[in-house]
Amino acid sequence: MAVVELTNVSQTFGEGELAVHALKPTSLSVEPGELVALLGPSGSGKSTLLLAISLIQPPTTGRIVIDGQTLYDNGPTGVDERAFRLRKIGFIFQQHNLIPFLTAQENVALMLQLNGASRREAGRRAKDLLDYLEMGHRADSLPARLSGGEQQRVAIGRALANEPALILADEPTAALDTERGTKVMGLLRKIAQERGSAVITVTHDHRMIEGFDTVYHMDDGRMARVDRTDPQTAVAHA
Ligand SMILES: Nc1ncnc2c1ncn2[C@@H]1O[C@H](COP(=O)(O)OP(=O)(O)OP(=O)(O)O)[C@@H](O)[C@H]1O
Repeated sequence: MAVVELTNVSQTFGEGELAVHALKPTSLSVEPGELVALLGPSGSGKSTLLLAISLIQPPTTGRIVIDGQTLYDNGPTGVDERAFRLRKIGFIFQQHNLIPFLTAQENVALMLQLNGASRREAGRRAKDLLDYLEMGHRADSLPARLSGGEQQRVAIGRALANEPALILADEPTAALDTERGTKVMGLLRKIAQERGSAVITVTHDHRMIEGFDTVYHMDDGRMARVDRTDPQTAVAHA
C-alpha cells in the first residue's frame, strides 16, 4: 500500500482573471521507503504541494490518501487533521525552528509529549532517538550551542519522534556542507528503509539528487517525473 496517494490534486488561489493556478491537477503515489525529490524554480508550486498534502492549506480539488486514510476528497472527510498530522507526518524545514530555551533532548521530547507520552517516557525515547542520530552526547545542549548540522539532526529527531508514515522536508540539506548534507540524506534513507516511511523533499541542492529514488520537476504548477537515465532530460531539469 502506498503511503501517499494523490489523485488530481489542484490548488487555485483567487478567482476569475486574477486566479493563480499554483498547482494544476497532480497525481502522485509514494511507496513505503521511497525518497522523492521535488525540484523546480521559485513559484513553481513546490510549497503549495507540500502544504496541500499535509492539509495545512487544503487543495481546491482532488483526493488525498495518506497511510490508508482518506483525508480529503474534493473536500474534508471529517478526519481530525491536526491529530493526524501530529501522529503521521514529520516536518523538516531548512530553518529548523528549534525552541531556543529547550535542550536538544527537550525539543525532541516535546513532540512525544504533545502526542500523549508522559514526561519521563518522552525523555527516554528522545534520548534514544538522539543516540540513533549520533547526537546523544549533545542531548543537554541548547540549540545555540550546536552547529548548523547538529541543529538539523535535532530537527530531524523531532520530525521522526512519533515514527511518522510520511516525512515532508523543505531544503533539509541546503544550509549544510556536502559532508553533512550527505549524512542527513543517509539518515533519511536509513529511516525510510527501516521504518517504511515515505519521504518527500523540496530541494534545490543538486549535490544530493543521487540520493533520491524518484525525482520530479515542477514548472508553473505542473509536475513531471525526471528520467535520470536520459542525460538530456536530467540536465534540462537541473
Ligand atoms: N496563499 C497564496 N495566495 C495566493 N497565491 C499564492 C499563495 N501561495 C502561493 N501562491 C502563488 O502560487 C504559486 C506557487 O507558489 P509556491 O510557494 O508553491 O512556489 P514554490 O515552488 O514553493 O517557490 P519557492 O521555491 O520560491 O519556495 C506562486 O505563483 C505563488 O505566488
